[in-house]
Amino acid sequence: MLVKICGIMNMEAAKAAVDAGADLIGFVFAESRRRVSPEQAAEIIESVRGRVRTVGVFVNEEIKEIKRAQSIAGLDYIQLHGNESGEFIKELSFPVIKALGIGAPEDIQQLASLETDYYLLDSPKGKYQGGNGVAIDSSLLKNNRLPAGTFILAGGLTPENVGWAIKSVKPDGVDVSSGVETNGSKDIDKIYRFVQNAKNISF
Ligand SMILES: O=C(O)c1ccccc1NCC(=O)[C@H](O)[C@H](O)COP(=O)(O)O
Repeated sequence: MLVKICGIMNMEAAKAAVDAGADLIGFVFAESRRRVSPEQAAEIIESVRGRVRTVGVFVNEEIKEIKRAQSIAGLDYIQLHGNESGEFIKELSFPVIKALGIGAPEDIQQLASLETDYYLLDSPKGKYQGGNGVAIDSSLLKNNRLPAGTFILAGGLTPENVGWAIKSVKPDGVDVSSGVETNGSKDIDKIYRFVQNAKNISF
């Protein structure tokens, strides 16, 4: 089970995620209370370099700006969390996680029509495009036709519900931000418990 901890804003949280066994850590470069600059991300990434894959989250950003942030921070994946098209993904020509808020079955079809490395299915509800801590309607997700090994589940996951979510929806990966925070900051204990509970599922 692939585990991504998103909205990393400091070295302590990055190290906790890596030590706990997370596969991916995410940095938000879009409008958000978790926004970091490419320079801040670069410093944090340097402290865990080679131990984890890194993701930059963007919302309807220009390719030039995405490439600039990628080269400063040294990102492994670009997560596109807006209305980016298949052509945009092709033009970007970089490993991509395409995210979409899923509110209806047609949304999954729309997402699946795009060619990408991973599909991140999130809740459509909240103040920002993502990271709102709102759960996705899991009944929409069963028997989806995403290519094997590409489905990352997000939206309102917590250390307590991630095991149930994995058993119920059977994703290839899980992603969390709000659910491993306390009072708006990343919580080391929650990060450890989330990763452990996601990795230790037995079917
Ligand atoms: O996390 C943010 O603040 C954010 C802002 C704008 C676009 C995307 C954002 N996050 C992307 C993620 O991958 C989150 O982890 C995902 O939406 C799940 O968030 P949560 O429901 O808080 O666990």
